[in-house]
Amino acid sequence: MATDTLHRRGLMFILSSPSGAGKTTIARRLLEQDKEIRLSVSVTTRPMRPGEIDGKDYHFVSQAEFDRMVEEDEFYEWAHVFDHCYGTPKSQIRTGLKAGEDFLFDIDWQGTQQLYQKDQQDVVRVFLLPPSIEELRRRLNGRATDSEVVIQARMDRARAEISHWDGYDYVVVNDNIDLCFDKVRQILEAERMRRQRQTGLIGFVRELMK
Ligand SMILES: Nc1ncnc2c1ncn2[C@@H]1O[C@H](COP(=O)(O)OP(=O)(O)OP(=O)(O)O)[C@@H](O)[C@H]1O
Ligand SMILES: Nc1nc2c(ncn2[C@@H]2O[C@H](COP(=O)(O)O)[C@@H](O)[C@H]2O)c(=O)[nH]1
Repeated sequence: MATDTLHRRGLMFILSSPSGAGKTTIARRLLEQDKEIRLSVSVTTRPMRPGEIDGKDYHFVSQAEFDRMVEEDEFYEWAHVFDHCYGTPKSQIRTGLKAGEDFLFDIDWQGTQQLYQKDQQDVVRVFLLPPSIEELRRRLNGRATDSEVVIQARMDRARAEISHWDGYDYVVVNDNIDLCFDKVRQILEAERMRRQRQTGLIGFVRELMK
């Protein structure tokens, strides 16, 4: 029996979607209700939105600082998204994953691919779809955090983002927020029940088989 199955391995639980489909909303609710999962706080060069907190929602940095971090290989993955740079810093998750902690990633498909290539066994990829393109625009407008130019750029990119839907393990339509949240939570719970995620399972099974 492989020795690594004796230790619980942390999950890398990824939520992706076209911009505005609702992944941040679902992620926040999950983090509130599930104390066993932590957010991987990304680094970004985009300006802070009203209500966002530096260090909690993102680490907001200058382009020069982001470039330095790339140069010094401080990212698990990073990508250009909507004219800005976004990246997952290695520092916070490296130790946590080793210790068996679960991490939530709100990242795009480019980041998802990079994480999956590095660690297929521990990555769970969930993609959220909006119920319609019209509703996606309504949500971006309703959020009222971005200019019309920024919203249009995100809408222009939505179809391209959606085209990556088949690169995910699970796809959930975010129509009703409560139903969508329940489904995402069920996926997380089911993935936690996998053999290699359960601390002490092997010992327990051995006892049963004595
Ligand atoms: N099921 C839903 N029904 C109605 N409104 C929703 C639903 N889910 C999210 N919203 C609203 O849609 C807006 C966009 O949601 P959110 O910011 O979570 O999207 P996002 O996918 O994280 O976008 P981005 O990629 O730009 O960060 C928010 O105002 C949010 O309250
Ligand atoms: N590849 C990565 N993508 C990321 C990361 N952090 C966020 N994102 C994605 O960027 C867009 C835009 O986000 P917004 O907060 O400006 O609306 C969205 O799809 C995020 O999921 C990251 O570290 N790496």
